[in-house]
This record gives sequence, structure tokens and C-alpha cells, in this order.
Amino acid sequence: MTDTSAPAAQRWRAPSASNPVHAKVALPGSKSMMARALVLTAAGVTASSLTAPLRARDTSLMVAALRAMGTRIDTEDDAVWQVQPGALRGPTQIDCGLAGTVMRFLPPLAATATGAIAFDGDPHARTRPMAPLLDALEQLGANIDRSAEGGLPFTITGMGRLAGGEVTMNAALSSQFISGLLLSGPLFDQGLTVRHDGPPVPSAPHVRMTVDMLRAAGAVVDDSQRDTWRVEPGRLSGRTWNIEPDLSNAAPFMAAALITNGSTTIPGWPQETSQPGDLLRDVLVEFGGRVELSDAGMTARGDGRIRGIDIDLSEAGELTPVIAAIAALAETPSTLRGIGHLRGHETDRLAALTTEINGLGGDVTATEDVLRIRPRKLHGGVFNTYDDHRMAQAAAVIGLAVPEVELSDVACTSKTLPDFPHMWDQLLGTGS
Ligand SMILES: O=C(O)C1=C[C@@H](OP(=O)(O)O)[C@@H](O)[C@H](O)C1
Ligand SMILES: C=C(OP(=O)(O)O)C(=O)O
Repeated sequence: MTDTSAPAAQRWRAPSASNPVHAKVALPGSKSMMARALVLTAAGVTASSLTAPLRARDTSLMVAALRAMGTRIDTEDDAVWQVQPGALRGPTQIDCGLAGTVMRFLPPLAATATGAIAFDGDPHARTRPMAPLLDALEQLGANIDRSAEGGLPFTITGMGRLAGGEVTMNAALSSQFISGLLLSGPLFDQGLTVRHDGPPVPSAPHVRMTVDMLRAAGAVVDDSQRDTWRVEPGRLSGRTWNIEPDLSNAAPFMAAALITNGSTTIPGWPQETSQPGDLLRDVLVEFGGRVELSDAGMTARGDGRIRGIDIDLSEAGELTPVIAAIAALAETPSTLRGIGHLRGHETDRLAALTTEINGLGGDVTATEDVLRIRPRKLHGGVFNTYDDHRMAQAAAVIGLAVPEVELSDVACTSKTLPDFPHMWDQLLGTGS
């Protein structure tokens, strides 16, 4: 059995860079594509294979959950995983860990299963927003035993089918509410029409990824109207899912090129993708770097200086911690906008980034949905990571330029990139 429990904390001194990095970094697969490929196959009628799969805590949690619900998944081979759908059923318990994809993508699937399926997760997972999704599922016919607070833990007792139909929800706190419903929409008797009513839905590329992958599995999806998605009832087919490298996890390695005035190449960077990490190509140029996308992959180069940026990151919130770290080392101030929903991520990322960068002598202020970062000379110290893989990556980036930055925990990077400390050492030539 794969161990899906939270890893024990591991303090880690971030290595500083004494020379420009010149590296080629092969990144494992996208956790977002993995989650969708696994769920779509479990919801379908024929087998899939996932090539270049990501083995990390979030994907292990997803695999364990789907197995518990009746899906057969063979993860023996590091190069390709085989997934065979089976009748979805409880009773069982699902550990969501701290994975938004597990806690938002599986309840709609559980509502179509038979029997009681109980969901819980890490202590902080209980504070992540869930209520709009569970409210919507109840309106679509699901039977949910839930707490007054509205989030984890809860139990869904399915009858083997769900009516589905039309629902209006506010998905301003997470695009995953919409993606979760859409992924299981073809299983609902009446299919699904979901309308968003509220401030803008964040992470638009992730919703496009959901629609693209649903269509690739054979679903009929209409997303032609703004803030409305329609999925027809129907059977989903298995296929070969070629998992792209995780472009959001490219961020710290690309940042290293900028900060050390070196170069980093990520092989296999897709020419076209729905991953929000692709936005890095524009962001790095705004900071003053140079980028080149070729058959060899994506290369980022530093140009000696880093200037501050003013940017709306609502489409790519998960890049924020590393971008904030680059901004803290830039020559001029930066403003990162449209990121209020990050308060519901692995931790309140606006509060965490403010506290930790300021703890090293920085000057960061946060409003409800904006971070303003004024560069200061930083000093070493302990940088708390709050079980957040991307806080750990941000700290490692700052540590390149600031001696003696010590992460309270680097093991949390196992959420999406378990090999991060080793890869970072390789990048800097500080490994054994
Ligand atoms: O659907 C997905 O795979 C994701 C959607 C986004 O969630 P939010 O819209 O909650 O930010 C993103 O931040 C998360 O890392 C992955
Ligand atoms: C927000 C993130 O993850 P999750 O899928 O748990 O929401 C993230 O990876 O930055």
C-alpha cells in the first residue's frame, strides 16, 4: 500500500547559489492533469493508461480514494499507470489529505455511487472552502451528512444514480467547485448545467483543462456562454492520457535562472497547453528575463537585473508564492493582484507570504486580494512553510540569494514534487 499520510516535518537549510545555474530540469507530470485523468477514467466505462504519471502525495491520495470506491489502478510501472473502471460503491472512507483536487473532485463522483462514503482530511483541510460545492450537490439530489461549518468531514450516501440538472453556485473561492461537478456531470441522469453567480471564477485555465479533458473522454460539453457550462449525460471512454510536465512546478527552477543570472531548460514544455503554469513565460519576461520555447523545451535566462511587476494572477494563483519570492529579490516594487482566493489554499498564502518574507526583513503588505512587495535587503532566519509545498518552493528561491534561510519543513513538497530537495541540490550542484 502506498503511504498517503502527511510526511514528518523535515527542517532544511536552503542552499544559496554561489554561481549562475545552468541546468536542464526534467519535471514529473501535472497533478491537475493526473487528477482529471484518474477521475474521468473511474467515471467511465473502459480502461485508460496514464503515461509519465506523477507519483506524489496528491496523486497517491486520489489513487487510494478511487481504489476504495471500486476502481482498479495499477501503479507498479513508473512510466505508465493502468486504470480500469469498476462499479462505484461504498461503504468506505476517503482521506483527502490537503488535496483540493481530491476533496472537490470526488464528492460528485461519490454521489453517483452506492453506499456511504465518508470524507475527511488533514487538520487544515477542514478549513478549506467546500460549502458551495456541497450545497450544489444537494440541489442536484445528493444526500450529504455534513457539519454546520460546511466543510470536511462529511458523508455522502449514494443510491447508484444522481438526478443532476441545473444548479447555480458561487465559485469565486475555487474553480475546483466547477471542475468537480463537470467531471462527474456525464454520469448524472439529466446531465448538468452549472451557472456561476458571483465575483469572477479564478483559475480559468484549470476550468478549460477540465472541459478539454472531458471532451477528450467523449463528453459533450457546451462552454460557449460565459459562466455557464452544460455537460450532456453520456458514457465516458478510456484512452491514453499523456500527462504533461507540471509547469507550475517549473516556477522555482525558472526563478533560479533569473536570480542567479543563469539559464534553466525544462524539456517537454508543451507548445499548447491549458496549464496555468504556461503563464510563466510572460511573467519571467516582465521581471526582465528572457525565455525561448523550442523543440528542446522552454529555456529561461536571467539578464542581470530583476525589475518589479504589476500583475493580475487570478488565472494562475498557484504561481504566486514563487513569484512573490522573485519580487522580494527584485530592484523595484511589485503588486500581485486577483489572489484573494489563495486565502483558502493549503494555507492562507497572503498571510503566510507576508509574515514569512517580513520575518526575513522584507516589506510585504496584503489587502483582501492583493500583495504589495517592496524589496528590502533580506537576512537569514526560519521560514515557516505551513504544510504548503509552494511556500517551501518560495523559501528555496529566496535562499538562493539570502544566506541561511532555514525552512521549518521541506517534506511538504511531497504534495506534488517529492523529489524537490534533491532536484534543487542537483540544480545548484550542492547534491551528493
Ligand atoms: O483544478 C485544479 O487542478 C486546480 C485549480 C486551482 O484551484 P483554485 O481555483 O482553488 O485556485 C489551482 O490553484 C489548484 O492548484 C489546482
Ligand atoms: C492550490 C493548490 O493545490 P490544491 O489542488 O490542493 O488546491 C496548489 O497546488 O497550489
